[in-house]
Amino acid sequence: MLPAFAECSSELVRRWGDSMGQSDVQEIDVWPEFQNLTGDVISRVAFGSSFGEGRKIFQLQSEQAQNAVKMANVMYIPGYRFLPTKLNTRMKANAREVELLLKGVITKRERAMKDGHADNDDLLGVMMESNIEESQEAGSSMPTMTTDDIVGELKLFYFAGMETTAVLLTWAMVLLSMHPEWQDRAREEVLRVFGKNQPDSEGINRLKVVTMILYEVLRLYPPILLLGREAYKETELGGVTYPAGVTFALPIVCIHHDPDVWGEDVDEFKPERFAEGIAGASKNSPAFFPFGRGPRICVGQNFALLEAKMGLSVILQHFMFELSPSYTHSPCPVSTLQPQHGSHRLSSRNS
Ligand code: HEM
Repeated sequence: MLPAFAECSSELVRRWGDSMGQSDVQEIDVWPEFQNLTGDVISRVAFGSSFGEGRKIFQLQSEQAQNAVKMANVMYIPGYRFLPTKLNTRMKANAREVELLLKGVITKRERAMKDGHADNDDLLGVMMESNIEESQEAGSSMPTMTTDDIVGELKLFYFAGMETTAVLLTWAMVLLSMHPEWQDRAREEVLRVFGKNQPDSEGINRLKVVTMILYEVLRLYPPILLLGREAYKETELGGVTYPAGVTFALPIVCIHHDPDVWGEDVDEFKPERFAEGIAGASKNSPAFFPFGRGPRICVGQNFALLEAKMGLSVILQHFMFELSPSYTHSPCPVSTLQPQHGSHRLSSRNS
């Protein structure tokens, strides 16, 4: 995983450096940049050597997510999604192409596994190998997961893992631009731990200031704003009995901004809250749950934090940044909490 994070992050800063040319300062909208970064990372981790096909799938999935948002914004008319509108037709064609591409990658991998020359050091390989092992253990000739199940899992990883981590990095850059004293502290730490060398896992685990900053970013701008839970049996909660089937909304963003839990300075960016870790940050530790909670907690949380720490460290090593005059602060709940008008940064080299 770490080599994929390192390679994609280095590629990003190289591109930013190249596009700066001889100028001292350059304006970049980091929001699409981070979407590309996290999409590339997932493509590499999920598909390893089939990275090229993975990237194409990611582009289609990304367009599909944007189309789903457009669809959600259309006034609800029963049966509308079955009409041959331009959007519906495009979405259906995209879904078909994603399925075909994914099935193509899976078939190719199956063939390579049979021939004994598959490189299974990626998510697809791990899933396919454990699938074969499980069905062998169960003494079945049928695989536990069908090809459609594997396609579904791979699609879920794109949706769940790409945009969430991209918004985390985007809001981190916004807040570090608004609070240059924390940008300096983070850079100081990164340079102390890694110098200008490529970050390694041992060093990443020692980053305390960067971790505090990322937690505070996740508190103030949780990528997922709301979770739903359905009672599968009659449930008593706070003295009220709810019948089975009731859906509870867990508003992460409201609990992360509750002054009773965090104090009167709840809306201020204060990474020092997390100096003693998550448990000591609020009066009530379950109050911080950007990755959800319980048996369905995000399976990618360590992946996301490692990726964000790597990305941020490499950027801090190479650039200083501030908000561009063209930046408008407008967090907007789409599928995740996104910057409505992009996130324009002025970057200069950290020589
Ligand atoms: C900052 C980044 C991320 C945030 C804030 C985030 C947040 C969440 C949240 C809130 C949930 C629902 C948990 C619940 O219902 O209790 C979730 C589920 C999930 N996440 Fe993440 N996530 C992030 C990154 C990732 C990444 C990088 C991956 C994959 C590589 C990933 C894969 C998943 C999957 C597969 C689920 C569904 C788990 C299940 O239903 O059992 N997430 N995530």
